[in-house]
Amino acid sequence: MDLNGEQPLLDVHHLTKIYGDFQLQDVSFNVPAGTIMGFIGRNGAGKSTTMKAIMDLVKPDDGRVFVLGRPMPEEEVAVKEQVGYVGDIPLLNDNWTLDRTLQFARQFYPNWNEEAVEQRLEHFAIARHKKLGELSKGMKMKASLILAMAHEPKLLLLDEPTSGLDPVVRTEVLEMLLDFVQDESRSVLFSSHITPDVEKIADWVTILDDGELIFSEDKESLLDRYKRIVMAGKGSDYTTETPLLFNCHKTTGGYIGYTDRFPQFQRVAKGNWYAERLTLEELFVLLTGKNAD
Ligand SMILES: Nc1ncnc2c1ncn2[C@@H]1O[C@H](COP(=O)(O)OP(=O)(O)OP(=O)(O)O)[C@@H](O)[C@H]1O
Repeated sequence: MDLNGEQPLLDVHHLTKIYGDFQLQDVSFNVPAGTIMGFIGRNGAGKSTTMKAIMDLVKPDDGRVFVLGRPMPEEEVAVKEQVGYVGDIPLLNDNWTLDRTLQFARQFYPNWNEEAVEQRLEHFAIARHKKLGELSKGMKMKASLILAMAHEPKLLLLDEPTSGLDPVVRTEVLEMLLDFVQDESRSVLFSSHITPDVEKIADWVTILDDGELIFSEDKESLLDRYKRIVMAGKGSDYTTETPLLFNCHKTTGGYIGYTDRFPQFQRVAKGNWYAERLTLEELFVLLTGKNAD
């Protein structure tokens, strides 16, 4: 990834973790400042393991993680002041009120912004006196995000923040993330198997499949590069062997194929054809042969 000399907020180098048959294999990617990175993969692809390894909640077998250039876990205290994490396993106590949870958390963070907490709670009409166990799933996720943002972190690491939420709450959560990166010194890495959510708000996309990194790339350049090519006419110049195309198949009127080098294809293509933009979901299925969920 070309960062124009700027330091990434998160730098994951050759991360490896082995659990029996599962291997997170040599995963490397960066999250630049001011971006939302969508982290896609099917259930069991290794997204949570990657995030936990970043937070040092699981010990990697190999690899290094740097947050704002600081190595983990050596500089864990300084790093965790800059990171807000919402994991897949709830770390909060359902018997505590939100108020007690906030009071408890604030003592660990010198940068705690009580005014921002108040504003966000008011905006989402979340009552401090409620026990966390009494909040709906959507309210609880919003409360978790408010908690994760309260110490003004530079980086949010969110494991499936929109999973299981209704469309209105999902949109509210996505808007919270967009709002967070209005300050371009901040970034978000969020995992999801809901590819439309990633397509909606992410600037960068990292795809993991069975523990292996497929790519980590700017979303728009990715969707400009990969296209579905529809070639019409019986006298088409194309065959299933046409260079620059893959997964070609015959249709009643010609051929359909895919290219990962659309600009080059455009330069050499002849005959009667047109290109279609893929959705992120279609691209994911094309590259992994599977649905995200
Ligand atoms: N503590 C553990 N002990 C043994 N195996 C584990 C452990 N944690 C995860 N795994 C295995 O590692 C693999 C990757 O799991 P992980 O939770 O990282 O995937 P994921 O992409 O986050 O999936 P999901 O979308 O279901 O959360 C799975 O095969 C899982 O069973």
